[in-house]
Amino acid sequence: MSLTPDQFRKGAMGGLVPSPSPFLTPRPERRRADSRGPDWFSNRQDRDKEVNVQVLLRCRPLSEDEQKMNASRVISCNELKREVTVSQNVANKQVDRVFTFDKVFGPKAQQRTIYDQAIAPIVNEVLDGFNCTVFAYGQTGTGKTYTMEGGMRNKGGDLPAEAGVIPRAVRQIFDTLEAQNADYSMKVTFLELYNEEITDLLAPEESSRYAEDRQRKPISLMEDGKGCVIVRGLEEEAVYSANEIYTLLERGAAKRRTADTLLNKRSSRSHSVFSITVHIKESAVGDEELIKCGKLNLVDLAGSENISRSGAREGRAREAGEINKSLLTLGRVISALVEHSAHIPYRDSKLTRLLRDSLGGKTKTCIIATISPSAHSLEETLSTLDYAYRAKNIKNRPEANQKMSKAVLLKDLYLEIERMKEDVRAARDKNGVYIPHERFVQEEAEKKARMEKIEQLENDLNLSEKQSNKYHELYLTEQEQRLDLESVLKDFKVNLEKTRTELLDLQENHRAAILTLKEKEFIISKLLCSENSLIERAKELRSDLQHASEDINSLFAKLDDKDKMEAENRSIVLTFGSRLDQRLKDLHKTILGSVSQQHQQLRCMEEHAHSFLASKCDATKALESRIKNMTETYASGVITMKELANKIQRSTSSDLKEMSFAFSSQIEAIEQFLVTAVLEAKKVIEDLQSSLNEQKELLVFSARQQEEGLHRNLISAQEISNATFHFLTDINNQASKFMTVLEEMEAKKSQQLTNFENRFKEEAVREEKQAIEKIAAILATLTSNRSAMVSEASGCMKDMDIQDNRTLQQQMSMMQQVSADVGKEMCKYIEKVESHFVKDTFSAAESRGIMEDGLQECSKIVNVSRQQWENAKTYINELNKSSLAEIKSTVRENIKRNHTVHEELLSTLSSTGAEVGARTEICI
Ligand SMILES: Nc1ncnc2c1ncn2[C@@H]1O[C@H](COP(=O)(O)OP(=O)(O)OP(=O)(O)O)[C@@H](O)[C@H]1O
Repeated sequence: MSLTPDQFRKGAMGGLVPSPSPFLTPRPERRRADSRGPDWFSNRQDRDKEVNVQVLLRCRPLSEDEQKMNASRVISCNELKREVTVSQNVANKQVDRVFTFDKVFGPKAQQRTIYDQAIAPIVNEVLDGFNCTVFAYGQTGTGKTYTMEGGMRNKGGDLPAEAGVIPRAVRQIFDTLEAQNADYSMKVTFLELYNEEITDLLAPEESSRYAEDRQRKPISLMEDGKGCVIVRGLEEEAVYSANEIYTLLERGAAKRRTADTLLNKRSSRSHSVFSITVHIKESAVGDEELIKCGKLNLVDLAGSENISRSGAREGRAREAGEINKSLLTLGRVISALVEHSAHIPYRDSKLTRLLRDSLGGKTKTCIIATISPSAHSLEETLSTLDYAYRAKNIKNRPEANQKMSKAVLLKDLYLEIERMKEDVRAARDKNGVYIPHERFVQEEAEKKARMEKIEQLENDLNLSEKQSNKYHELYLTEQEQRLDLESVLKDFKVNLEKTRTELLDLQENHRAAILTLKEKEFIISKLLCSENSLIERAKELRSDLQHASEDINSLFAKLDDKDKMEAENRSIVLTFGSRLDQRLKDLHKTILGSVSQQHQQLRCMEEHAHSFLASKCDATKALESRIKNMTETYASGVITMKELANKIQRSTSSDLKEMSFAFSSQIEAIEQFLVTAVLEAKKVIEDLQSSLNEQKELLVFSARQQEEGLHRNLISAQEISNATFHFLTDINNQASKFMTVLEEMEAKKSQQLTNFENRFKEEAVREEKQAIEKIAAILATLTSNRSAMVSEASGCMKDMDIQDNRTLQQQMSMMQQVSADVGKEMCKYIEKVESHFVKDTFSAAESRGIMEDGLQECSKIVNVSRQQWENAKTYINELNKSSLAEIKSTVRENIKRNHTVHEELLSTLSSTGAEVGARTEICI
């Protein structure tokens, strides 16, 4: 007998659990008792086989929006290597994370390729009597619905290129069964899980009665006590062709709750489970005909999403929260399965209850993880990849459903048909809810028994409730303990992780230590060489030190040069002093010369004045002698005249008396004039003498002053030369001190160097010995000691250098100070000399001015005296002229008078008259 689709009717129960019969859902225990087929042994064998959940990864192309936003790609897929690489930018560094999956499909992968490569084998397993689940997991908008559903069908009934897993699986099942010409039946269920509520997507909507029924009897999940979950109240739609399934799918898909989010214009807000159950009659083995049953669950999960990024608000946010909650539970279930936890939290959400058999159960499971290549979704992509990567480690133990014998199946069916027929008959006869008497009695008895059972059950229930309360409390305490234990476990895990990392560190350290040991061994081998090289280095250092000492010598040489320079400077100072002395001497000489010159000049002047005075005296004497001669002549003339007068006295006594009176008055006037002239001349000479004396005194005074100035200059020059001498001796002392310091330094340095060398050698020998005993430890100490020693020695040397530098600087600054002091003293001395010189020059100029004034005074006096002499001369001349004129007039008058007298006395006075005339002419 073959089973045709006509023999199926809609069932009242469905779910993801194996539901082997479309006619009567047989209780598993009943089946086990009655229908254990020949595959049982093989199933036992299957049970022991553990199969990992297969995980595929699909990366969709960049969406239009992402392309518009110029989103960069961070995902690259290597389908051959089955690798997905995520390129991240961490701290400006590109970090690549690589994930490996069972299969990887890049953005260019076609729906058909994915199906053929990954899903078709699973569908074949279903047709072999296995329960299989394919579910799509991923961030919202990454192509879960596209992968699972895609396009359903073309107008002609063909599958379009974008047809997803569900339509292709349906087509494959039908095509395979038809190709095998198999007897089969097929039924489908389509449910939606939204906010933890299950909705039947295939339930007809038009009937209000059904709607009410649905309201009255909400679809619930039930455990069958064997770990399987039954979805109670779910419509099982028998299908006979692929197109029928497509129609149902379209109807169901249209009912699914979708919404427009920022990430997907038609985002599925619920999880959907589409199940196909196939019963296939197997070719008879002996007399018995067997039916095998396979079930394919196709799950399209709602998108895991970042609520803020998807733009979910209020209701949508709650919705997203619920979605994420159920996905979180799914994640926890996966983690628990991977970690082989004792407790798997299936019961925490309806999604995990529904998928219970697919995760860690007897179902063959395939997860399709979908991701976006865009950098904007990087965080969610990484989470999906982690999630999927973990899911790879879930192990299922797929078991083929037990085949039912046709006889058992038929018996069940007949009984069911009979029951139904009776129902129909009773309904037709009594026009109400009537049932046959036997059945009524039977049912009453059953009812009574049931009531009793119910009572008993109620009692049991009460007891159980009490017990359950107890157990609940216990459970709660257990939970608490579990939580505590979990936290402890977490701590342990953390500790374990720490210990692991420490272990890793230790291993790393161990490895490093081995490496270092090797390195150290190598170093030891090298150490000898390095010691030699160190000795070489020491030698080099020594040579360096020698160089340094040479440098110091050159420094000394420089110091010698400096000394020489100082000596030169000293000699220069000395020559300068001597020159200064010379100059001062020259100055002194010049001043002395000028003084002597002045003296000479004065002497000349004196001589001139003397000679002038002498000549004047001579002239005066000559004048006096002339006057005397004249006087004598006059006296002789007077005598002659007296004689004449005596002779002519008688005749000219009155005239003669007048003449003698005039002459005597003239003589008196001349005498008086001469007396005054002599007095004046004497006065002038006295004045000249006094002025000359004054000049002399002045010259003596100025000479004395100049002498004093020069003496002072001499003393200060001596002081300066003394100071310079002291300064140079100071410098000499400083230099000798400095030389002794340098010698000491050199001695110290050489001492230190030898000490260091000795210590170094000793240390090297000692360490070499120790190094052989304790290589690793000593190496460390050796290195530190050496570095410390070297740093100490270098520090010492540096300190010494610093000290030396400081002393040098001090010496230099002292020398600079001394030279600055000397320079100041020199400046002072030069200022002093300059001031003295200026003073001397001023005093010399002053004395010269005084002398010039004196000389001018002298010349004035001489001029005055010359004037006086001129005056005297003119006065004498005038006097002479007047006296001559008077005398002439007197003479003429006398001649006139005497003419008469002459005539009278002509004869008498002819001889005397000639004489008087001659003498008068001589006098004139
Ligand atoms: N591989 C692909 N090739 C071409 N288009 C794709 C692909 N994957 C997804 N898409 C497109 O991306 C959009 C979103 O895809 P889909 O609705 O399947 O995402 P989803 O993961 O189901 O999202 P949600 O979780 O919000 O329901 C759709 O327009 C779909 O056509």
